[in-house]
Amino acid sequence: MTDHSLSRTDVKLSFWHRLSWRWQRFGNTSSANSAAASTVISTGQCSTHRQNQPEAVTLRLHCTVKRGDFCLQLNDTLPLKGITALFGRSGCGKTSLLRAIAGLDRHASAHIRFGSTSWQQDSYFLPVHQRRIGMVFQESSLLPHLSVQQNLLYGYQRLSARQPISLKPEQVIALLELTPLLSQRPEQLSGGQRQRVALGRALLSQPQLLLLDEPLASLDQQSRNDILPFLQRIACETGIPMLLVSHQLDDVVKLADQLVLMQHGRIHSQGPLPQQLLRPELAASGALSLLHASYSASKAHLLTLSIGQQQLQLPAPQFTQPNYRLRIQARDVALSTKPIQDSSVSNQLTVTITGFHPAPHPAETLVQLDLAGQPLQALLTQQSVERLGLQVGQQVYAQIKAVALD
Ligand SMILES: Nc1ncnc2c1ncn2[C@@H]1O[C@H](COP(=O)(O)OP(=O)(O)OP(=O)(O)O)[C@@H](O)[C@H]1O
Repeated sequence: MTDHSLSRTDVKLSFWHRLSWRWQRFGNTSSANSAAASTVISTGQCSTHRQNQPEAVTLRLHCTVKRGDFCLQLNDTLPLKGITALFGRSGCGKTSLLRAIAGLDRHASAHIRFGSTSWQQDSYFLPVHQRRIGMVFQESSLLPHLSVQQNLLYGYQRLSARQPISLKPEQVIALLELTPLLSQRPEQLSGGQRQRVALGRALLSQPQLLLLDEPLASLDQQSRNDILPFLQRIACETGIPMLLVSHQLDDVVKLADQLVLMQHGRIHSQGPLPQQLLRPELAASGALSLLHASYSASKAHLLTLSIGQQQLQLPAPQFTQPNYRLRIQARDVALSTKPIQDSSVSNQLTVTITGFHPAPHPAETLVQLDLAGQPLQALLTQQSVERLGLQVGQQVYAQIKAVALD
């Protein structure tokens, strides 16, 4: 919770005394990769940067659909690579957009092109089963009378003989660790396990694109945390682009590479997640930043990470990896105009102020910062901004009090 009654700098000393590093890792990356690497095209340690993925595929959307007061109005090009999150308020049109892309709804005026293939234009309409899309919804909709294995193979066995197979059942079963579940029926599975099977079934349809409409929404927090590494793993290991609808900014920040913000039936903005997180529209969901850092050293239970020429230390996780995504809440960043020596906060990084945005609370301001080319934001009271005389272009020192690790 944000403490609105005190300025950030006024409370920073007490913060430092109860400094706590929060970190989470989603699954055991080493075992995750080793389980799948032998069978599925491996892109190596891409769980955080996914830099080895194929080039982005362009999804071109043009359509105007009216439904009572609601109008879905699109004239956009989405470069899809890795995980693209579709985020916006309830009723803004996320599901309508996904359904139009899939061809589940046929809108007369729509033009939809995926890469070089037209899916819809004028009177031409490619039906959903020919678009090579894998879909997973909030409810897994597995066939209840079939075992997990039969559910997985249901669509696979019905693929056309001309369909190129890039993902075989054994690869998908290894990727999603489904072996112990194969003989079970859907009703014997937890919600998270059902969604894993649904993901497996979608992958076995040999998709070029995965559309995921709130696949985690019906799961409790533990099940969500259990399934997140599998989504990361799919993005890593298969290179299939995913369009993911989620209401949870936290999930989006753990998973996504790109963020598409929707408002009132339109795509309001799109771009790489770290830059999109600076959008004032997202501040109400809890302003935070995503930093990419690389492994530097691990010693005495401390992990040292590099961001540009600067370093950051935190308690070492059980397994290390070359690259990390760091989630930093804006409220966990304090600023000073001079380096602070006598502090328990060891992570003090030099940053440059790039702008100021209003925060949801009128007494506070979001200070936008540049850290070695990466955006970072700090939530300060307006009073502190004025007291410190902060200005755009100024070099200041960011004391980072808590980091969550992916
Ligand atoms: N079949 C339909 N007929 C009429 N209106 C519809 C239909 N489907 C959706 N709508 C309306 O279209 C608007 C957008 O709905 P949509 O489900 O796409 O939003 P959403 O962003 O996915 O919402 P949520 O996050 O709550 O799932 C809403 O106002 C909804 O009431």
